[in-house]
Amino acid sequence: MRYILEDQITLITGGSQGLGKQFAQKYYQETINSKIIIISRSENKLRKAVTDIILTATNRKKEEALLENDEQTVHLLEDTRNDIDPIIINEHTLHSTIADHRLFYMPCDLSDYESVAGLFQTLTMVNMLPTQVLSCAGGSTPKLFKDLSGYELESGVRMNYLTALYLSHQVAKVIPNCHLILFSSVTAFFPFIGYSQYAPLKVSLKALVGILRHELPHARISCVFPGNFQSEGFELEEISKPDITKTIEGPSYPISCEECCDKIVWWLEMGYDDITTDFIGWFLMSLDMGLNKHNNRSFLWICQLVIGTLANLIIVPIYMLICTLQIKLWHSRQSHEE
Ligand SMILES: NC(=O)C1=CN([C@@H]2O[C@H](COP(=O)(O)OP(=O)(O)OC[C@H]3O[C@@H](n4cnc5c(N)ncnc54)[C@H](OP(=O)(O)O)[C@@H]3O)[C@@H](O)[C@H]2O)C=CC1
Ligand SMILES: CCCCCCCCCCCCCCCC(=O)[C@@H](N)CO
Repeated sequence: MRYILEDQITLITGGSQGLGKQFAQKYYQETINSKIIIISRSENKLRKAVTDIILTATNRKKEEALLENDEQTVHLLEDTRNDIDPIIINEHTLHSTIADHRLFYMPCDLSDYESVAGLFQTLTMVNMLPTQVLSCAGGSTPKLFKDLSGYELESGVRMNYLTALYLSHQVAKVIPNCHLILFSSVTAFFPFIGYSQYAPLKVSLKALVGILRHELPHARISCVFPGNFQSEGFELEEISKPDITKTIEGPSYPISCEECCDKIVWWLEMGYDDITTDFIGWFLMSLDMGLNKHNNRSFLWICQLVIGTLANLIIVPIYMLICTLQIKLWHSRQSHEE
């Protein structure tokens, strides 16, 4: 199954902000026929995202028209700027409305199974079953385990695992021949201090992907393991993130959402299905090749196997000595401060 942006019905969870919104923007700007459906819990955020995406695209077209001295198009575009009415998909949405638009939103809490099943019923009813599904919803609250509240622990499981789990389940049942793209994290290869609310769920996604690839022979299942990138969620996580977490993840310098999205699209188009977004991510994946990875799903996989084997023997023990020492020192400094 080739990955192309054009001529698709693409469903993007977490499409109201960050990387999900960036993907929606890319499809909207770079295709003519593709239909895009963004999903998240907050209807307000979704409506704002749709308006933003259409405005940005319109402004860009206007700039192009201005450069070409095409006054008629400029006037036309100025009119559309004032009356953007974001389109919701529900059981009442008319087929003609769907035919006339390309970007839609559906509010849904994806960590509730019945809501996800309802969402797919609606999509079936309006004849908008997706050909590509991007499971971008997720996020972390980095803190020490003991400092997390019960609510934060639960929302980690809901946001990062249940959303993707329930979505994948509906995909398996309703559209078993589609392209499913799950978003894990580099922390799936190296879970470390500060990410207890998050990394275990991203590890679970990696396991789920392995199993779904066995069980769904007609689907294409991709798994993205991003390093840090700047998003609304990232800004928030920086506030509660312990220093030691920032120190350890230093080598994963945050890139922009746009760069991150473009890289992922490029790798998907190249046919890869285990995707990282920076060098350190690719390197950490090579340390974690293991079962289910010995194939050509990731860039230079044979090379990863060799590098991984050597590094696991030589570099990892040294690095882990240093890392353990860093953490020990940090703990003792903390207890002095108290
Ligand atoms: N930013 C980073 O550095 C990294 C991020 N990642 C992963 O990449 C993905 C995108 O990250 P990023 O752009 O930073 O995310 P953000 O935190 O900026 O956005 C998260 C999105 O998920 C939606 N969402 C959260 N919970 C639910 C739910 N229960 N049901 C439906 N929608 C939900 C939010 O909308 P709403 O609040 O309206 O529900 C929002 O649109 C995530 O899976 C993240 O874990 C991986 C590695 C690094
Ligand atoms: C020989 C071994 C060398 C090892 C070097 C270790 C470097 C670790 C880099 C980890 C980067 C983690 C990014 C997390 C992104 C993420 O998921 C969060 N932003 C949550 O959203």
